[in-house]
Amino acid sequence: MAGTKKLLRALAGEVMDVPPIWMMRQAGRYLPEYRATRAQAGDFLSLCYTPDLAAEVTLQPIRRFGFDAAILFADILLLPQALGADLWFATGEGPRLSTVTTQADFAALKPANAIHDRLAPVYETVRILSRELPADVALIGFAGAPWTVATYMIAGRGTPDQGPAHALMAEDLALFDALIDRLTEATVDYLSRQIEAGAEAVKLFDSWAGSLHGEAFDRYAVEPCRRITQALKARYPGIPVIGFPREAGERYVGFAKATGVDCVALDNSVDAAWAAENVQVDGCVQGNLDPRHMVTGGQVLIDETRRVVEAFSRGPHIFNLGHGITPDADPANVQLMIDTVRGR
Ligand SMILES: Cc1c2[nH]c(c1CCC(=O)O)Cc1[nH]c(c(CCC(=O)O)c1C)Cc1[nH]c(c(CCC(=O)O)c1C)Cc1[nH]c(c(C)c1CCC(=O)O)C2
Repeated sequence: MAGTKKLLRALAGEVMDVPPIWMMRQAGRYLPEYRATRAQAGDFLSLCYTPDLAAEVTLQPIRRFGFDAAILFADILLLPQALGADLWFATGEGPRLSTVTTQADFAALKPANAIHDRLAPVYETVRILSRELPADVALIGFAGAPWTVATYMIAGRGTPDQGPAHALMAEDLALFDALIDRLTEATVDYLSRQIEAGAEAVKLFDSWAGSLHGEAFDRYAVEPCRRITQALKARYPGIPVIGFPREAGERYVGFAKATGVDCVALDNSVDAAWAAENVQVDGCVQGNLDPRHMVTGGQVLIDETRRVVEAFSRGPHIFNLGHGITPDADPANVQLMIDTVRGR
């Protein structure tokens, strides 16, 4: 059923001599062709909502590097916008949103099933990609995990420690839980439409899972991911799900079993040899080269790439960075990483 696409074979548990490879934020500002298309779109959100241009930037890194997978070009914050939050990107400062901190703010949000008009251009991007991608390249859809998306909705911006979200959890647990439930439900609907439009695997980005500890990790990182995975697999049997509880540390252990995801994406703070022994035992893992090597390059990049490939070589593995590539990266270093993984 996984066919011949390497990414889908790895997600189905196959061990390969050369792992499939793609890169988080592979369509991004480090590429001159991305910057040109973004300028054509005018701004980041217009790029996300213009299907032809969003498909174009998704395809750019495939053409340039021949990655084994493409990830839909969109953003995790489009979902809160579709639920009714205001969203804008302050140049050089990252995202800004209207906040959800009171019952009245929550009551103003739309129901989960009312998101699709706003998100229709995203589904159209997926349809274009599923027609235009080379036959051996898999298409990954994605969404933010409920906790991570909630941290942005509560604070109205990115925060170093997710303080406002932790504060709301402490002050009004019913409201916090209602927001997580709404996001969980909306994420199932959003990813379902991506799958129907042609996404062949989906990834849940829980970028701020690392600030959840103890029971809170179970309740807000594990449980929403488990619910979303279970609902998707009930609707689309066999759809592979990648979970990315970034900076989960020791909580990566058992995450796949507890949630039902097919693959756990590892950030670069965990040692690959440790993760092979403790996480890959349960199935496919993705990761986890430090993105800074895409800036610094050289023999260290080659050595570290080989170390990651070797550490995960005895189980199913998708080669990737431990987090997104940064705008100051050198595309030549990306090529060097790919050549090293593919043994050239
Ligand atoms: C937290 C988060 C966001 N967005 C995302 C996350 C989770 C992953 C992570 O931890 O990085 C996920 C995301 N964002 C983007 C994608 C597209 C697919 C990909 O190439 O990986 C994906 C999967 C495009 C983007 N999303 C954004 C850009 C840069 C926008 C630009 O072109 O100016 C891209 C290519 C903007 C964005 N979007 C977000 C932030 C905080 C920012 C600003 C930071 C920055 O500028 O890099 C929210």
